[in-house]
Amino acid sequence: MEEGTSFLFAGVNFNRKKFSRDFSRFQNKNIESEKVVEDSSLFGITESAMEQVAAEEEEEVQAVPVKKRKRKGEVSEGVEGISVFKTSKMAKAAKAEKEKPGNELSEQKKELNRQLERDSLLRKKYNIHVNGNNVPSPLDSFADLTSRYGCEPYLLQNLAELGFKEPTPIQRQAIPVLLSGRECFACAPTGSGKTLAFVCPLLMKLKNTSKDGIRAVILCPTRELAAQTTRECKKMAKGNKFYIKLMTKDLARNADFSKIRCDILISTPLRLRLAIRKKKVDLSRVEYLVLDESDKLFELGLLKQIDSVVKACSNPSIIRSLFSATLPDFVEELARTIMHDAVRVIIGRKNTASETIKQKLVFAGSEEGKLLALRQSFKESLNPPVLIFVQSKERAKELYGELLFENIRVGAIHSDMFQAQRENAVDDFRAGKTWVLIATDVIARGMDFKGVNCVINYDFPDSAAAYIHRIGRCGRAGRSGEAITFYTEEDIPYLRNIANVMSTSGCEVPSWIMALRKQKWKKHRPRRESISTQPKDEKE
Ligand SMILES: Nc1ncnc2c1ncn2[C@@H]1O[C@H](COP(=O)(O)OP(=O)(O)OP(=O)(O)O)[C@@H](O)[C@H]1O
Repeated sequence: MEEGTSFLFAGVNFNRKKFSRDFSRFQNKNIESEKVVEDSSLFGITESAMEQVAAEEEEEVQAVPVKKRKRKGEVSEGVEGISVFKTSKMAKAAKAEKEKPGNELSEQKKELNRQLERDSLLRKKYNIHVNGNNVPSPLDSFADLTSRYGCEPYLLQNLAELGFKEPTPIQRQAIPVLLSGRECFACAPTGSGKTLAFVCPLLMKLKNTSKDGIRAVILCPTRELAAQTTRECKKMAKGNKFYIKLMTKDLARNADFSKIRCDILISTPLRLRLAIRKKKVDLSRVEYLVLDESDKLFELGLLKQIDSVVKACSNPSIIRSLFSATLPDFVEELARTIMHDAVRVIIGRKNTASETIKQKLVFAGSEEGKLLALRQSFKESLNPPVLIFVQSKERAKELYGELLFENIRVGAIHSDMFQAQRENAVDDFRAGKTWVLIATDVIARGMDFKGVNCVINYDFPDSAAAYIHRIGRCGRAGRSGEAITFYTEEDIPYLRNIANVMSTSGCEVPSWIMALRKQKWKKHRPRRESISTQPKDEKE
């Protein structure tokens, strides 16, 4: 590939000779997109075009029902009745059968049929939907990791120690996909165990530590999430000497990775790009690249950084995977340009909220009304831990100031704080030292606060995806949770988008809201009056 062009949009980084058959299948389709890359400036398409696509995708996130898409060259192995028997596995079996002499109606074929039926039933039971060729069977239990993939005892022991008795639906399907050496797009609700779904196959495939340098990279959109993923990864690797490193600011700026043992590197895109630019990190041997919260990573602000990481991971047999609770089509389409023969795994419906969360919309009238409603609800029933989301760091500071003297143990986290302060805020909340944490969207994604009972959207979220991730901080791992969203007059045009998410996940929504016109929104962050109970004239 030519210097300077974007990896993400080029779609040419696979070995055309080796995969000539596959390539010819996609060739016609790719002519257009490759042309765009050659003609283009940034990443093959203009930023305004990207914004347009992103806006359209926002629309799609909340569309109900979710469109069923069938991609060219893909065979659905979903669970729609007998269609499962029309898969390519079956076609192959039928062909093999024809070629067999006489009456040897192969046990092999019968067994394959039985296996397909078992797969189909298991997928139906766990609401697993797949697209792709020859999708590996889902896991029946964690014991399958040993019987089918020779999993080492340390890993099963760690699962048991963590109290994980059964794989979650996403783990049932995504783990075998990655263990079979296939690339993967995975979309499953918040709190449904996606982290283990990519960490477990990484550890199994890498087997042991090696001196070959970095062999796996996990990218997360925020530092907090990267730190949390590193901790989870280390917990799972306990008992096997892997070198698992979190890319800190100091490492990104000063470390020479050729002198550091590191098997798995976990980083934000920004920090990894910094290290790549300094030429202190060699990613050419990376075998696994995971993009967690992938739709966030593919947003405009991070795209350039992702692009340079993808480019630096130049191993031609690299396995890439994308995980998120929200996976708009434009992300899949971008990602498809760099992925080969990927399997798509969707749990339940794409882009929906967890069904264990009770969701409520509350009209607060005005900014002052919000503060009164919040105080009232705390007075009536404060059920900590509670997370409150606001739309900006300024508003986080203001609300913190308002609640500080109310006999409530309150903390705040936003991007104006030093890293150590941010970590303390999260740790205090986790440890129960603070009951209420006021946050911006900096912790809306991926953060696993196990016991959060209630999420309050003090400020209306700026997109349906943001709503899904914010409220997904409660109701995790099968627990129940409550989400309350305040709205004012200026949010009403955007209510319908949230209402759709609510109704898809089984919550009741007033009919007048469902009758509102669907709004194509870009980021909805209106200017709001400052948060204060001081009368206006006193402020002046
Ligand atoms: N098999 C399992 N059985 C029980 N609990 C599990 C299992 N796998 C993961 N968990 C727990 O479920 C919780 C949520 O997992 P995780 O953080 O991976 O969710 P997620 O799907 O990545 O969520 P998000 O979309 O918000 O990032 C964690 O506390 C994790 O320890």
